[in-house]
This record gives sequence, C-alpha cells and structure tokens, in this order.
Amino acid sequence: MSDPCFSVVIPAAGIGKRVGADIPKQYLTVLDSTIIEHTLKPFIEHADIQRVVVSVSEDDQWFAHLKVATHPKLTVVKGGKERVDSVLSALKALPETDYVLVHDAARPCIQSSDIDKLMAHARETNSGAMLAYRVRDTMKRSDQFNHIKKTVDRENLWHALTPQMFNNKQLIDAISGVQQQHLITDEASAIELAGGQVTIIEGRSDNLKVTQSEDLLLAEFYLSKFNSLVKEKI
Ligand SMILES: Nc1ccn([C@@H]2O[C@H](COP(=O)(O)OP(=O)(O)OP(=O)(O)O)[C@@H](O)[C@H]2O)c(=O)n1
Ligand SMILES: C[C@](O)(CO)[C@H](O)COP(=O)(O)O
Repeated sequence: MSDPCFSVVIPAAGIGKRVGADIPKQYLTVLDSTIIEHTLKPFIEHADIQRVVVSVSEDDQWFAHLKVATHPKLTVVKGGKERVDSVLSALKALPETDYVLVHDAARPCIQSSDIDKLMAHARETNSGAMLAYRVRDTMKRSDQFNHIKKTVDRENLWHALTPQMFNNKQLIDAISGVQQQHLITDEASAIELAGGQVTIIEGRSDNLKVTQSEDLLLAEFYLSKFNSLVKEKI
C-alpha cells in the first residue's frame, strides 16, 4: 500500500481575547519569534507533510510580514467568525489529501514526536485520531455559584489537544453536517456527532494552548528547554 498523504490546517484567525494583549496572541513574540512561527516550524520542516494551510482573519495585518509567509508549502486563506469556520475554510482549500492534521496556531510547543505518533497511527490503522493527555487532578462539577455538585470520576477523562487528524473529506462532511445544530470546539466533536469513532493518542501535556496571559511564561519556559535540549544533542 502507498504511503498516505498528510496535510495540515492551522486556524489562526482568533483575536486572543482571554490573553488580553493589544495584538492577536499568535503574533506575540516568545523568545526569538512569534507564537505562530514556533507553531508552524515542525510542520513546515516535516518531510511527510505536503501542504500547510493557515486561516487568518479578514483584517489580519501581521501574517504577511512573517518570513514564513512566502514558504512554498504554505497557503493562506480567510478564516471565519468561529474557530470551526476558520478550520472549514482551510479544509476546503486543500487539494486531495488522505489525512489532514488540524492544529491551533496558539499551541507553539508541539513536538514532532507527537506529530509522528499520529502519522504512525494512520499508517498502521488507516484511520484518524487526536492527541490528548489524561486528567490528573481531582475533578469537580459546580453550579453557577461555584457550589460543588459532584466530584467527577477522572478515570478515562482526557484534556483534548491538537493536532487532531482525520480524512479530509470525512471532516468536511462531518463539520458541514453538524455545525448548525452544535457548538463545535474541536474536530473530534464533529466526527463524534456525525457518528464516527475517534481514537485518542496520548500526547505531551506541555503541548499547551496559550489561552491566558500566564500561559505565555510557560510557553517561553518549554520552548527554551526544547532549544537547549536540541543544542545539547548537536
Ligand atoms: N474565529 C476563529 C477563532 C479562533 N481561531 C483559532 O483557533 C485556535 C484556538 O482558539 P482559541 O484559543 O480560543 O483562540 P482565540 O479565539 O483567539 O482566543 P479567545 O477565545 O481568548 O479570543 C487559535 O489558534 C485561534 O487563532 C480561528 O482560527 N478563528
Ligand atoms: C481545539 C482545542 O484546542 C482543544 O483543546 C480547543 O477546543 C479550542 O477551543 P477553546 O475554546 O479554547 O477550548
């Protein structure tokens, strides 16, 4: 059987309201480059990834100025109102591909070892999957007054990560079929709602999403550690 073809979609059309900076969080600089440049690097450099499609907002003033913007692997499309709209717009711009890996621009600490785990799963099982890591803490469900209603069993409970990898056409059909009736915050939920089976691949918990301002410090810490590990190996 021939090796499957992999492409990547990077939704980057958000405004980063929760970080509260004066520019969208993906364009903030951490160490030597912007968050989105850190995010794109392992995908652009990956030999088995054919194309990378980035969705940016209609009034984006930053992406075109990045060095990576002219990379031959890259296509830029207009994103939409919600993350799911930005993902769909990018999926529709992809040429024929067996698998698409959807990864948040706001997750700059993604390691190529986790990308390889997803690809190995596709090669072995001929099916999609998503990264996640196990919930470690005691989990509480409260009401709107922060009064605890329940301690939730943490067994088999996971934090959803990206990349999430599916067949391109299956994902377009799933999102198109369910997005009017449901709030879709990740690709797996569209597949689940459309009746598909999604497998979790255990990923690294340092693949954090920069969501609040304090996540910037953590991202900087992890990226500098990764850099020094690479230098040690050289
Ligand atoms: N309309 C949107 C909204 C979000 N995203 C992208 O989806 C990813 C994950 O979303 P999130 O962390 O929620 O980003 P924001 O929407 O920018 O954050 P906030 O909700 O704090 O405004 C980010 O890379 C973001 O740029 C997108 O492409 N299009
Ligand atoms: C896709 C995602 O990053 C998985 O954790 C997440 O769902 C993005 O949306 P959120 O609104 O920031 O949870």
